[in-house]
Amino acid sequence: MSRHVVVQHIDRVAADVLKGLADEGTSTVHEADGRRGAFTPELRPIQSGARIAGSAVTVSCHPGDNLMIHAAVETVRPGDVVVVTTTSPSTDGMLGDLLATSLRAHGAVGVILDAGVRDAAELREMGFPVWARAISPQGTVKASPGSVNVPVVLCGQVVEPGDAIVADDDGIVVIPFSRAEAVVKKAQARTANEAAKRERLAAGELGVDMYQLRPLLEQLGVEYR
Ligand SMILES: O=C([O-])CC(=O)C(=O)O
Ligand SMILES: [Mg+2]
Repeated sequence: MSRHVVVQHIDRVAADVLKGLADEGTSTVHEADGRRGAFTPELRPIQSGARIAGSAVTVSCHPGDNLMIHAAVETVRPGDVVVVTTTSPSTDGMLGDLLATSLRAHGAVGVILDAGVRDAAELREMGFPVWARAISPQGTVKASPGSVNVPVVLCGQVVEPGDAIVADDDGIVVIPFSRAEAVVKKAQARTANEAAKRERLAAGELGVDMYQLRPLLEQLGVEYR
């Protein structure tokens, strides 16, 4: 068996579940999944205000080589998020507006790139959201093999093909395929609960009272003077 594979068919999270996750956003979804799934924050959005969720199409590339992103395009289905890693650290500009145009033509809603991105202005103008480690004009080649739709590890998380990826201004969260539906329900309940808290805080109620933290402060030996 080859070390390098393109897996053409993956199971995907249902569209209504993905929409629910996108509506809730990364921080709420992460809390709702027991504070799991958050990527370490080295990957930043190149735009402001984008909030997406999609099933992961994963791509493992040789550093400085975007061949496998091209190979991944035909596996993309509408609503997918393309998650790209390199087999050793790289900040080269592996993706720009041309590849984004190609991915979008096949339905990708955004890219998570543990490497560099370029054509940042054009990508923002296109409204195609990207989260990346760096913005860099450094070009890449198309020469080395890699894999599409294999498990990848990036920013402290394992991403299996078809897992739900949520990304927004706060960062990126992965929810395993098997938990996505349950997590969206928990996230929605959390948001409903936050609405009531927000109202009380807006009215001036103190967190130390609302969360009944005064006994804890006392127990911890915090003195009021
Ligand atoms: O073509 C490349 O290698 C990356 C790029 O700039 C683009 O996708 O527009
Ligand atoms: Mg370009």
